[in-house]
Amino acid sequence: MSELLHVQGLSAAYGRAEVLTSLNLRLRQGEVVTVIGPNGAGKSTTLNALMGVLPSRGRIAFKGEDLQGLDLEQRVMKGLALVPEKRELFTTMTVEDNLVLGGFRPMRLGQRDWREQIETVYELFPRLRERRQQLAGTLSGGERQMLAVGRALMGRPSVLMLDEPSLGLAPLIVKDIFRIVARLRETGVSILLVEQNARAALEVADYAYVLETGEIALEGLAAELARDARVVETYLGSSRRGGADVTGVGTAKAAAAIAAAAPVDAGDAT
Ligand SMILES: Nc1ncnc2c1ncn2[C@@H]1O[C@H](COP(=O)(O)OP(=O)(O)OP(=O)(O)O)[C@@H](O)[C@H]1O
Repeated sequence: MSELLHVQGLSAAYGRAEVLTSLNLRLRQGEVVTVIGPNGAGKSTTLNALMGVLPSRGRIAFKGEDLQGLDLEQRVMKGLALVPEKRELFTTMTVEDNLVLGGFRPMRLGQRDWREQIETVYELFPRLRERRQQLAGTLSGGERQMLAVGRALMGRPSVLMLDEPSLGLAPLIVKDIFRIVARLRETGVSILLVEQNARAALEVADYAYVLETGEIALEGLAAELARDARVVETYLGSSRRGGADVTGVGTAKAAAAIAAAAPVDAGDAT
């Protein structure tokens, strides 16, 4: 498998407070890689640094080319896409218009191209096709997440970054979302999945990193980490709770993340 993303020594700070310290991470073609960890560990910050919405130090190589120095839009054009935690849909627009906007800038799609791409998204998410004329603001939580992912796919990314796709969704819908992640991988897109729902993330991922206070505390094959005593104790908890982190709700979010998720940028980023 060829290497898509190779991150070395990535550090980022908010003011003088360092939030990411010398993080190393790899994502290969066709893989699902997850970053799990507690609230405030720096998971969203990592994605924002990779997308270029937060300045960072270190090397971010994408298909061998260093992305440092490129802005968000340039990184999107290279083939990165982010589905931000807050989804950030255009709520007063229809499902289809959200998709059109998702494809408009990243790909500079001609009408024929975006039609084709919308068809691809509708094949993945038949629910979105049924609701194509419905306003995004009236969708259910799970449907919104599908639309956010669909919009990101409109740019035909090579790497799709998902920031806590399960957040705020009911358990059954969470299962759907993770099934979708597994199906997306079959379409050839490589996925970097940030999750507090460690159990579900480790089930779907090939490889996993455990991020704690801005540093990689553990890494390994997801199946092996899922059996690691420390991971089990800290992140998987008792089966009764369905995973200690399922209930975790995001805490402070980066102002940068919010800025990145603002509709105008979300259209770019996704
Ligand atoms: N704009 C900001 N200014 C200062 N500190 C920030 C800012 N945004 C985030 N932080 C801090 O940076 C750290 C990492 O935050 P981040 O949102 O990346 O964590 P996370 O792992 O994604 O957490 P969660 O699971 O709660 O979403 C936290 O301590 C957070 O309080």
